[in-house]
Amino acid sequence: MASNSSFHAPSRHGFVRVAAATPVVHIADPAANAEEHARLIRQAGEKGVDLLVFPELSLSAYAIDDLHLQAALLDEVERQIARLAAVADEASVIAVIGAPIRNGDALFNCAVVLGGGEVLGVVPKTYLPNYREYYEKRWFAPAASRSEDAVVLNGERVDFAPGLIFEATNRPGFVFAVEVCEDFWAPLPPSTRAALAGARILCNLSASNIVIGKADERALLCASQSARTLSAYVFAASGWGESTTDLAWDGQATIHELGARLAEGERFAMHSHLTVADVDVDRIGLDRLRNGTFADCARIEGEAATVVPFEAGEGPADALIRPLDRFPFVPDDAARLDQDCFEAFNIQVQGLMRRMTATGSKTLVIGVSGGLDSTQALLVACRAFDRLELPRTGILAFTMPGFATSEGTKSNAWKLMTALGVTGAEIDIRPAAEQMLRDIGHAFANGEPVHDITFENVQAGLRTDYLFRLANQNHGFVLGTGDLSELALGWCTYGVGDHMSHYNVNGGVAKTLIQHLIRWVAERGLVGEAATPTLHAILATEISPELVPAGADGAIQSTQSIVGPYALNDFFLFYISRFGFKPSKVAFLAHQAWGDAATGRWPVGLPQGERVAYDLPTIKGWLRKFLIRFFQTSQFKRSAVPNGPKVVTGGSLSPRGDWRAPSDSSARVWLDELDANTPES
Ligand SMILES: Nc1ncnc2c1ncn2[C@@H]1O[C@H](COP(=O)(O)OP(=O)(O)OC[C@H]2O[C@@H]([n+]3cccc(C(=O)O)c3)[C@H](O)[C@@H]2O)[C@@H](O)[C@H]1O
Ligand SMILES: Nc1ncnc2c1ncn2[C@@H]1O[C@H](COP(=O)(O)OP(=O)(O)OP(=O)(O)O)[C@@H](O)[C@H]1O
Ligand SMILES: NC(=O)CC[C@H](N)C(=O)O
Repeated sequence: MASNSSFHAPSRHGFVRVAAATPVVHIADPAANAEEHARLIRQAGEKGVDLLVFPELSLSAYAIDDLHLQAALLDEVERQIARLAAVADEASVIAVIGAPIRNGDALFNCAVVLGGGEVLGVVPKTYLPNYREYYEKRWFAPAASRSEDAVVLNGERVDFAPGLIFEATNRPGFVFAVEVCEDFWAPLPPSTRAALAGARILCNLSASNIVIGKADERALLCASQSARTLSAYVFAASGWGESTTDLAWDGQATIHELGARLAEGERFAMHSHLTVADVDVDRIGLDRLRNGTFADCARIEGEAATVVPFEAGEGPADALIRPLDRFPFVPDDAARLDQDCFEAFNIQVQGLMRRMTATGSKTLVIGVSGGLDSTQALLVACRAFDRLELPRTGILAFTMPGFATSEGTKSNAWKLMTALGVTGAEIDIRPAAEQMLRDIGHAFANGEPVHDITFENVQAGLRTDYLFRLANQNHGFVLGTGDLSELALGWCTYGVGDHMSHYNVNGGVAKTLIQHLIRWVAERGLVGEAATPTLHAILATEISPELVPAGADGAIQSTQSIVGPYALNDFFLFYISRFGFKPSKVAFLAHQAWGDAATGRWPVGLPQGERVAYDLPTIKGWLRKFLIRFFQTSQFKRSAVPNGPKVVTGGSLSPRGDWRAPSDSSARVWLDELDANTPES
């Protein structure tokens, strides 16, 4: 079968749809259990599921003690396996079911992998729990005691070994392995080696009885195993119907990827159900590629594994099923956003405090425009001075109106400086700018309305010039304000301009996070209450460099109408710099996240007016511009940035940090990929 060819199909972009099944259990009744299995397999097929994982011993039930040794039961299990292989094939699903399987003179607790109408392989459990409430060694033999790596099932000889790797021949990266319950409680789970051998999705068939606190323990193991092995982890535990003779069962079902939970099923349910999520096997592959430790570990600890090829179905063609933040730097979960703001602000403050103590500085110099970035840098400075027990009067804040500075931003700058108790001053840069424009023979000096790049940069440059000389004069250093998003776009004036400072606390913070940080600091009164109304006024001001005067219609120079919405630019930046995704995949994800304003969650506090939608042509258009700016025209600015701390996981763009690139490269390969693989609508 060919891969799904539509741009809008998740499978086209490296997603594999996986599901954990929670069937109602029928004790020691394989035919009834197979009936539940068949229903869930068909349901999964209708939902476009590629890989479906059932609980441990799902065909027989788990807690049946000595009934595992009854020949009638074991024969029936084998017959039902053949039946379910046909059902899975019709549904175009790879189903992994749990079954007791005889091999030689021993019984094994196994995962049986069904695909293409046959048994693809059988994986026996490696670690059999035989402590506390578990007695598995009374019935089962561990994987290591098998006499050969094959078993005959319904007359067919199939692979029989722990650590089998199942690899789709037609869907790159769809590679999985399975282990059984206790296996991942071992210090070295078999799935660790399977991941090192190439498996990107790890499945656990479990019958883990529930006691207080155990659900958290299992979730912790799933999260940590997926984080440590750079993989996805699908966990399916037995639920309603298992024997409660001595134990109880909650049917926990979770899907994790790279440490994060993608989906969680209903626990203690009394009906059969599926927990579904789209796993990004492409992202897993790219993360392993960047993280050399994974490959190093595979070389040291890896073992040769048997690879079982299979042909997968076409995969999901409908909307993506996984959590997707519209703002990768601003979580839509309120508690997480709070935590992120706490960490970001403290990282910024800590960076600055260390530099102040290292240089013995008692003064800082900063240009305050009344815009977001300089406000955030000023808040960081206040907090750093408070924590170092230095008087805030040592913060020398200058507002420097130019040809396009509005009354609103200037007045906000003054209110802010006053409310924060820093030393405020004003320097009108216009006379010096006129002089410079005259000296270089610029038409503006003759009264012509020429507002070109030179006109803009003369102002940005003079402000920087003043700040640096004021720093010399006052024995302090210049605090930078430019943010991560501006660095990505090259939206700053190079060298003698806002690009340069002695230390920049904002260089690691994306613009979309800065507004939340300002709100967070204001709400907590971290720099005092007096500034709160002004902070809210600044948050409500449109983002503008204010370098070009407003037009005759009064329209101000709007940054986002020139470079594109920061919401989209930050989305592009995160996926391109953190994971190296192809532009067409970034466009697909942006469309999934931003295509419909009515669906999904928004970050707490985001103004109603910013809760908008973007269609695919708009996304593609701005992505094109982003690719040109990011890959072709702005790297030379990033190659020479001031010092400052890395803040977000999406990367710092410092050449000494997370992003190294040539300053003279071309964006062609990214533009071609975008155009070749992204439709206009
Ligand atoms: N690869 C490369 N290696 C070495 N030099 C390179 C280069 N590419 C261009 N250049 C040179 O660099 C110069 C262009 O860079 P640059 O002087 O920075 O100027 P440029 O990037 O053309 O303009 C600065 C832009 O940033 C905006 N801005 C400025 C200040 C603040 C804000 C804000 O809102 O935050 C926005 C402003 O509106 C303007 O659009 C040219 O002289 C060009 O020849
Ligand atoms: N009128 C001004 N007075 C003093 N400093 C200024 C002024 N305009 C710009 N600057 C300095 O140049 C930096 C870059 O200007 P820019 O307009 O990009 O930043 P901003 O206004 O702080 O934030 P944002 O870009 O989010 O609006 C400012 O952060 C500030 O340090
Ligand atoms: N079935 C099993 O392997 C259960 C053992 C597992 N350690 C548990 O606590 O649930």
